[in-house]
Order: sequence, then structure tokens, then C-alpha cells
Amino acid sequence: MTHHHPDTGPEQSTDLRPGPSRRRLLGAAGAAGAAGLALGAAGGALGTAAATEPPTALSTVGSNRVPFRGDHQPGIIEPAQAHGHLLALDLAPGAGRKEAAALLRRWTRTAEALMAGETPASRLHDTGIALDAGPSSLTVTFGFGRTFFDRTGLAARRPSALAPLPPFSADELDAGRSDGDLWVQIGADDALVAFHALRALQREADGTARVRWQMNGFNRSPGATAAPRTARNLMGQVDGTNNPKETDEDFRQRVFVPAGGDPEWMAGGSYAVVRRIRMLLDDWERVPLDGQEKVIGRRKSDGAPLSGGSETTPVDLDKRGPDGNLAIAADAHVRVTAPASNGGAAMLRRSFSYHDGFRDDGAPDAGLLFVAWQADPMRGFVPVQRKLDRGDALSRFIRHEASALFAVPGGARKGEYVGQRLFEG
Ligand SMILES: C=CC1=C(C)c2cc3[nH]c(cc4nc(cc5[nH]c(cc1n2)c(C)c5CCC(=O)O)C(CCC(=O)O)=C4C)c(C)c3C=C
Ligand SMILES: [Fe+2]
Repeated sequence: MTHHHPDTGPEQSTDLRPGPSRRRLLGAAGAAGAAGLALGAAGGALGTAAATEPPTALSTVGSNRVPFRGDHQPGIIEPAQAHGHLLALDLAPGAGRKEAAALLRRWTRTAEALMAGETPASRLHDTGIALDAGPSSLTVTFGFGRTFFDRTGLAARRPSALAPLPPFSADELDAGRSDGDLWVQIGADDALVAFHALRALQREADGTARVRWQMNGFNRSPGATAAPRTARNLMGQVDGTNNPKETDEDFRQRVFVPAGGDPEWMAGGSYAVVRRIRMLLDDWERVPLDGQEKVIGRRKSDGAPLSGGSETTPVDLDKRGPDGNLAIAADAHVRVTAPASNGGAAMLRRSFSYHDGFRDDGAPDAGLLFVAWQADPMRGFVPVQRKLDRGDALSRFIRHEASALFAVPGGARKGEYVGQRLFEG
């Protein structure tokens, strides 16, 4: 059971998560049922000594739990968490199909335990980093890069959708921070829970796969705004508004590979395009507000389209102002990226911001760990990026510095490990 708010951006569904807080609250307050809940919540007001109180219940942030098993892997349609780690690994020399399958088995067991808020099976060696914390909406997602299939003798099963992304003229890609045999995406609303998972999973790869690159990202913390809202990126824009919605008729078709699709082992899976996009914030922040809004085609304060209405009002690309000019400029980012401008191409964007300090030139090394999900990159990211590459207004303020594409298989069903249908199908 996973949910995505029907009308709003990635950050908006703290109240829609499966089983918010109840499980932990009951655990904390003993077996007192609803009375325990009330006691747990009102404990402070009773003013009694801590020693005689049941332990204070975890807040909803810690207690939120995302199910690991299902048709799709977690970490795709759930709201992006406050903390993210992206990890790409290459198989070690000598590691092949058998070792890779064993790794996916270990990873599956550990990811399932961690997402349930349990200590992993190798608890004797657990680092203890996440002790005291609940699952905190932890999700772990696994993917395979193009090179994985050669190294494991599985080239015949490589999806054609994993063909290398075409080069784009504005690319300034760092090969060392691009691609990779294996990919792990970790998200959690607590930084220690996220790092704990990163460390546990990386250690389990010891001897089988080595870290190729690793990136850290973040989003707004749940509860930081008075009411749930779409998150902002580091340019200050409301970002995620016009994502495909789970309630859209074609949502699944756009995001997930159908059963009977090609290859069959990818049924229920999706393709993740990962781009590290640095923002030229010094240049951006010099642009006056109305200029910034023109670049995107939406108002900065509330994300409403410049064609009128509120954040969720559909964008009217034909609307003209009293001066006869297009309300949303010809090169505005939302016009260039709209499905209507790209033969219907669409993707589910689920990104993290990043900040890695300052560069030698004094500029912030900050931007977007752009993660886009789609059933087929040729009907999602590729046509849209081709169009952006020809120069939308935003291109002047960003640099694509790393790129990767991963096949993310469907969710593990009961008794299965992630990717089992690839290895054993
Ligand atoms: C190739 C795909 C895309 C890249 C790369 C990309 C980079 C990028 N985008 C923003 C900020 C915003 N993007 C917005 C909308 C939007 N962006 C894409 C695609 C890419 N963006 C799409 C498909 C859309 C939706 C278009 C539509 O149908 O309306 C918005 C507006 C709010 C929203 O709908 O999310 C913002 C803001 C940045 C900063 C960035 C690179 C750093
Ligand atoms: Fe965008």
C-alpha cells in the first residue's frame, strides 16, 4: 500500500503514509489499545515523573513505515524524503552472476528489515547508528546499469531501454560520477536512519562490489511548513507540481513496465534517469524576481502558472496577456518540458537537492540530484532533454555534471529477492 497525494508534489503526504505512528505509539504505550494512545500523547500534560511514565511515543516522522514488498519497489511513488543517498557500485573483479545474485539476496533481506525499523540480520555487527529511531519512511531501491549485464553473462537479458542515453550538447559529464553496474537509492526522513542504511548496504557489498560514486541529497523536512506543500528546490522554485499523479488514468503506463512487456523480468519495474545538475546560483540570484518567474513560467511565491490561477491550475500555453505577448514565454521551462510540447512524453520526477560546499571558484557546489522515473526513457527523459538541450531559458543557469540510467526491476514478492526474475527467470 503506497500513496501519493493526488494533486500535490512529492513532499505532501505525511498524513497519507501507511500506518502513521499507530504501531509505534501502541508499542510505546504498552498493550493499552486506544487508551494507551491517549496516554502516550497526553503523558507530558499529566506532569508525572518520567520514571513512572510510559516512554514518550515516537513522533509520526519516526514511526512512518513504507512497505518493502509489492508490485513495485519502494522509493518511486512515495514522496521524496528529507534525506537521500544515491550509491552506484561496480562489480569487483571475479564477481559474476552468482555473486551478484547472492548480493541481491543479502540486500533484500537487509532492506526489508531496515524499512520495518528492525536491526538487520547481521545485528552482531550492526553499527548502532539508527538505534532509538523508527523506520522514518525509509525506502531502499535497487537498480542495474547497462554494464552489469556484460559482467554477469546476462547480456541477452539486457533491456533495449538500457541503451546509453544520447549525448546532449550542453553535457559536461564526469565519467567517474556517472553510470555504474548497480545502483542503490536510499531515502528517509531521518539523517541517521538514512546513513545507517547506506553503511549497512555498502558493507554487505564488501568483496562483491565497490563504490563507484555516491551522492547525498535532501528535501524539506516533514512538518517544516504549516500545511503540507510541494517542496522547493535550491533556486527557490516550487518544484514537482505538474508531476504525473497516481490518479491519472495513464500513470502506471507512463511510469511502470507492464506485464508482458519487454523484457518480461522488468514487469512492474521502471527506468531511473539520474542526473547531477549543478545550479549556477550566483547568476540565478542576480536575476530579478519577474525574470526568474519568466524563466520557469510559474510564480515563485506559490508556483501558480503565469497564465493564471493557483498552483494546481492547468498551464494555459496559449494564453496571451493584454500586450498580446504569450503569458508563458516561448522558452519558459514549463512550456519546453510540457508533454504537449513533446509528443506526450512524461516522467515522474522525484529529485533531491544537494550541497557539497563551495568550489574553488567560490561558487556553491549545489543543485539537483534529478531522478526521473518512466516506463521507457525514449518516451520520457530523452525527448524532453533533447528539447531542453536546444536551449530553454533555464539552461543558462544549470550544468549537467553526471548522468546514469538504471533498470529498476519490479518489487520483490513474498519469498523473492529483488531481481530474482532476472537471475533465475
Ligand atoms: C529532461 C527533463 C527535465 C530536466 C533535466 C529538468 C531540470 C530542472 N527543472 C527544474 C525546475 C522545474 N521544473 C519544472 C517542471 C518540469 N520539469 C520537467 C523536466 C525536467 N526538468 C518537466 C517534465 C516538468 C513539468 C512540465 C509540465 O508538464 O508542466 C518546474 C515547474 C513546477 C513543476 O511542475 O514541477 C520547475 C520549477 C530545475 C531547477 C531543473 C534543473 C536543475
Ligand atoms: Fe524541470
